[in-house]
Amino acid sequence: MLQLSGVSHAYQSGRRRTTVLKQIDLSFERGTFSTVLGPSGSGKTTLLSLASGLDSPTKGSIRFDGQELSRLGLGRYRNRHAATVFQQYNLLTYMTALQNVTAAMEITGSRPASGRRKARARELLAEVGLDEDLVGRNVLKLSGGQQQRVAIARALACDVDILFADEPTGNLDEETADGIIGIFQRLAHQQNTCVVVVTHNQALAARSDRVLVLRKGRVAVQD
Ligand SMILES: Nc1ncnc2c1ncn2[C@@H]1O[C@H](COP(=O)(O)OP(=O)(O)OP(=O)(O)O)[C@@H](O)[C@H]1O
Repeated sequence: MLQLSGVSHAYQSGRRRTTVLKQIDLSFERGTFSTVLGPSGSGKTTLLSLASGLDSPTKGSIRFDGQELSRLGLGRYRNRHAATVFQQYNLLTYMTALQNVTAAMEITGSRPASGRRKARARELLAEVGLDEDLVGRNVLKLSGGQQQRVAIARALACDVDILFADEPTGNLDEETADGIIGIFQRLAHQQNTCVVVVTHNQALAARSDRVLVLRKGRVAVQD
């Protein structure tokens, strides 16, 4: 479904140009849960930002169902097909947890219909382990781990073909993290979503269908 061919990416800072991804060939299919591991600085977040349509590669092509992302339109790809859980959550800080989730449904036009959206958002927030009495609280007044759960619920609400997540369990206790990994597995195996997670967490990687290891901008291991 998502195909990266000969993808390289370089960042320019002043006169210095650093190539952080080198000739990556990878594909991601529906119904699979992949994890991307690798040392700090190996290019994991960069890979995620290209695959999720936040940035375009300096070289190579990325295709979704055969269509080049740049032709499909990055905004359209992000709205209709791909949702991302960011390392810094990127929540709308003037909104409550519940409003963050319903706003995502409105923006992407996801099911359910508008009358059921609040109820569905509450279900999703409960599923990721956010206490009922916190759903109406402004997200800035939630802890890091609670904000992380809202970010995951928001991505789940978008009802997309591909879910990307960058260190989604980094701020969660073991039990909540375990629940989130279960959600990713169910999304992939029961709802046929493609799930791609960047992590340093070996336990999470061990429960995925495929582990990719990046080293110095190249895919060193594919399992
Ligand atoms: N906007 C940017 N401008 C310049 N260099 C960047 C930029 N973003 C990332 N880099 C550099 O690109 C390299 C890869 O960064 P990236 O964030 O993709 O690594 P990572 O594997 O996700 O690291 P970590 O595990 O620490 O999050 C690093 O050397 C980083 O300093």
